[in-house]
Amino acid sequence: MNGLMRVEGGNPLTGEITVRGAKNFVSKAMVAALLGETPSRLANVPVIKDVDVVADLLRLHGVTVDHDADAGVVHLDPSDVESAHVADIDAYAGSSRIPILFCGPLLHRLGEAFIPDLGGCRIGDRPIDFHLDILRSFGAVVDKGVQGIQISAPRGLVGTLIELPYPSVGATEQTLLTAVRARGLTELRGAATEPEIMDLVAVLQKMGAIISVDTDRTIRVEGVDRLDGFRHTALADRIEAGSWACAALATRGDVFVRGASQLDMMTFLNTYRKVGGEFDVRDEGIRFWHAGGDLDPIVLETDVHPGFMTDWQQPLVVALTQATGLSIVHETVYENRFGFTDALRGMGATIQIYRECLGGLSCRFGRRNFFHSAVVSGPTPLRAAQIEVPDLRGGFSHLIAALAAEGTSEVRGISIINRGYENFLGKLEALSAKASVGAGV
Ligand SMILES: CC(=O)N[C@H]1[C@@H](OP(=O)(O)OP(=O)(O)OC[C@H]2O[C@@H](n3ccc(=O)[nH]c3=O)[C@H](O)[C@@H]2O)O[C@H](CO)[C@@H](O)[C@@H]1O
Ligand SMILES: C=C(OP(=O)(O)O)C(=O)O
Repeated sequence: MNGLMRVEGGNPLTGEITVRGAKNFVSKAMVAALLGETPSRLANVPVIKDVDVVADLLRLHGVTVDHDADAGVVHLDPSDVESAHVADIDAYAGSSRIPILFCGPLLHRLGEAFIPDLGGCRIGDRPIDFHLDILRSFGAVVDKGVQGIQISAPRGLVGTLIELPYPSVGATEQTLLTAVRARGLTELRGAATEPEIMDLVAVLQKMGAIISVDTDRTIRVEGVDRLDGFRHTALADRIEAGSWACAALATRGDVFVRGASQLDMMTFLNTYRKVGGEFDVRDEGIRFWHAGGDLDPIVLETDVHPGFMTDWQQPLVVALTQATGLSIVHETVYENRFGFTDALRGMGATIQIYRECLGGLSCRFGRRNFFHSAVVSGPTPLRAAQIEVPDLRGGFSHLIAALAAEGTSEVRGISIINRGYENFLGKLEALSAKASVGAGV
């Protein structure tokens, strides 16, 4: 089911919604449970497609996974981890990026792992060269087949020195999940330090790992012989929280995001304030609203943490179409994350995309054939359109645009949004959005 949604726009989103645990942490913590000798319990787990995919993959490997969706609690018992049939794993090809992170834990438990073709958003080439180099560096043998990649560790895994060419989130997590049970010391230079990674470090420490994080992006791991299960509550999804905040701004609304956490969103909050969005941080969450009057344009560059997250970029661009003047957005994390602007242009937005690095320092994509900078000129009234959702954040951004536009839009392929936005239909309803779901192509 791809899903079709009719959205009658032009009404401010108002009310309260709740965000639960971060998509980009919960799935990794579930993989970490594979490393434990005893069961784990993870709380604040959202009902999203990526959690279901990881739960299914764990089950294929003999892990007992009980997910109480209402309570948001997952129990994972890895007592009987076993090799899964390649064909069964391959059925999940294209559904998520998480299978690559099963390698370290499976190599420790079983001596072998199989990676199907990865899924995730098509926002760039998204190679896995760092991951494979890391696994080789620990002593794994990587065989690329027609169906997928087979990995083995005939002599076990040994701690190593790794220097990342770019602070990749996934490659940092790959290193952590492999190093904790490798023999000896691992030093990772150029690590990513996103809050979701720090929460994974916290989980691994609870399991018995010894991990230190230095100020210069160096992470050191002392391998241990045994890890136990963990009990942990996932950090909130700062991408979902930021997305609803942008929806409030673009629709001139007022949304209280219960569960949103200031500490993980400081960079976003600074930007939100510069654009003219108002927010009020409370113990239980953050209220975001449009204060009336004009929004201000900005010059923005996405970056690794503590920079402005690439995953916030797409929803924010929709709000920037309503700011008065020229905004410049330089995407430095993914080379191809402005495809979603085609549909916005079709709705009346004035957005030009460029190959050059605009507005800041040159990045890895400069002087290459990647349209990775955007100039947004506003304010432009948005008009309803028929839209096909391209990817997770792009899809949510199209929904925001449809909510802000005059008239009734048809948004197709909305089921992709379930990958990272829990019960977004129910939340739209709670915010008095005029949206309904119909049969789609
Ligand atoms: C499931 C998950 O957590 N997804 C997040 C994770 O993705 P993911 O972990 O896939 O993103 P990375 O941080 O690894 O990617 C960053 C950059 O490094 C490049 N790269 C990465 C690995 C590699 O082997 N070779 C290589 O060249 C990528 O193409 C990209 O240009 O971090 C991204 C950056 O914050 C977020 O947008 C995603 O939402
Ligand atoms: C790019 C994203 O996710 P993934 O890495 O799962 O494709 C995202 O969450 O915006």
